[in-house]
Amino acid sequence: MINVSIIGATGYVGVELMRLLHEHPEVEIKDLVSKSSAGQLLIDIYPQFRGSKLNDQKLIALKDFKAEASDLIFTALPHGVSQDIVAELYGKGPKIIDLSGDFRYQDVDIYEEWYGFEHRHPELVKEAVYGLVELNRSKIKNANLVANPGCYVTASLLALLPLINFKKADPYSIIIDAKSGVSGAGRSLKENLLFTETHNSMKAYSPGVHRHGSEIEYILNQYLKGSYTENKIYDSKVTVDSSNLEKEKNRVEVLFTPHLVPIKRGILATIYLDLKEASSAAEILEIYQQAYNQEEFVQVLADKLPEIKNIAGSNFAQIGFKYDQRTNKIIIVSVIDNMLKGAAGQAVQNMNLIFGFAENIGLKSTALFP
Ligand SMILES: NC(=O)C1=CN([C@@H]2O[C@H](COP(=O)(O)OP(=O)(O)OC[C@H]3O[C@@H](n4cnc5c(N)ncnc54)[C@H](OP(=O)(O)O)[C@@H]3O)[C@@H](O)[C@H]2O)C=CC1
Ligand SMILES: CC(=O)N[C@@H](CCC(=O)OP(=O)(O)O)C(=O)O
Repeated sequence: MINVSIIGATGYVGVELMRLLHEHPEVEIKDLVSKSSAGQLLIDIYPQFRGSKLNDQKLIALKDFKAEASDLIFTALPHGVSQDIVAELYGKGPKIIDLSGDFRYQDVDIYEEWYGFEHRHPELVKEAVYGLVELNRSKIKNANLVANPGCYVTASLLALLPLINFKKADPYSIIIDAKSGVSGAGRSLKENLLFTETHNSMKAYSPGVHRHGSEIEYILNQYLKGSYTENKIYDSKVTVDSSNLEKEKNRVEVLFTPHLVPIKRGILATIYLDLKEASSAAEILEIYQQAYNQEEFVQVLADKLPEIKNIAGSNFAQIGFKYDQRTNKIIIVSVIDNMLKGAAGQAVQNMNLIFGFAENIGLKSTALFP
């Protein structure tokens, strides 16, 4: 058994972590740290935990939190806020899995450019291991600080990584059109997230300038530069044709536009990728199957396109595609639950890896359907 604490406990990711962890057979929930609700009973804020192991659990303030008593801390805080709290806790003993964007870039300059403020703990950035399990499993196992990936980023990278090494793919052609449920924006009060503003409507936002576009591009380029070579799952028999790539430039560019859709949870990313020469659906399917046939949480659909209703409430990602012979493009569709594979589920998968538990413990639920 390990002792696990959550900081930022009453946010959407915090409550999803509690839901997964209070049933996890290897976990004892130690402290739930909250800025807004310290001193209150958890069940007064989230009555769904009535009658559970957390029935009598009180939320506590950060000043009363003894980090040393935990083996692992999840920080589920807004970016910018998280980095200072992680810096305060790092080195006190527990491993840390940070759900924010603060430690996802090894290059502080890129973080500062996209997040618009200074990183106050650049020394810690070097300690952080990017927490996309399917990409970085061996490094995560020994990490003291894991940077859990962004939700749109997880859906996009799982779809793109197997194809990015495909010598027929044009890495400058990637267009990602992604849709997210409203829980992706968190629980804080914002006028544009009110029911009346979001229900029965859809909108695009931040086209080309959303920070997750930069995270997708950054990780794909890091991958092509060899940062993740210890993990072979994406190195299929095809290899990148580096002769066509400009050395000084990023090898991959993506155009990313997110959309807000009137559902509570789930992300669907539709991704367009040009090919430089003709391929076939069978060749592309083989690449995906090679990448994911050992992966429990990534399911490749051979002859269907995935839908959010089939993964919402679960830690599964589903990927389908169509090879369009006429235009020589691949259209890939990738779905995840933003709160699970996109956040809390992935974080628990990381925890399982670090502590040597089976990767799927606490994560076996199928989708909530209907
Ligand atoms: N929602 C999603 O689908 C995903 C979210 N993430 C990331 O995970 C982190 C948590 O997200 P989410 O739970 O959705 O966000 P919420 O806004 O729902 O929760 C964040 C929580 O952080 C705590 N907090 C502590 N200090 C502050 C502060 N100064 N300002 C605001 N909140 C503070 C609050 O909880 P308390 O008062 O209890 O301390 C708050 O509820 C974020 O970095 C987010 O970007 C990543 C992937 C997906
Ligand atoms: C629908 C919605 O608003 N989604 C959020 C997702 C951001 C998020 O969760 O941010 P990190 O994963 O980088 O921490 C947004 O677009 O800002």
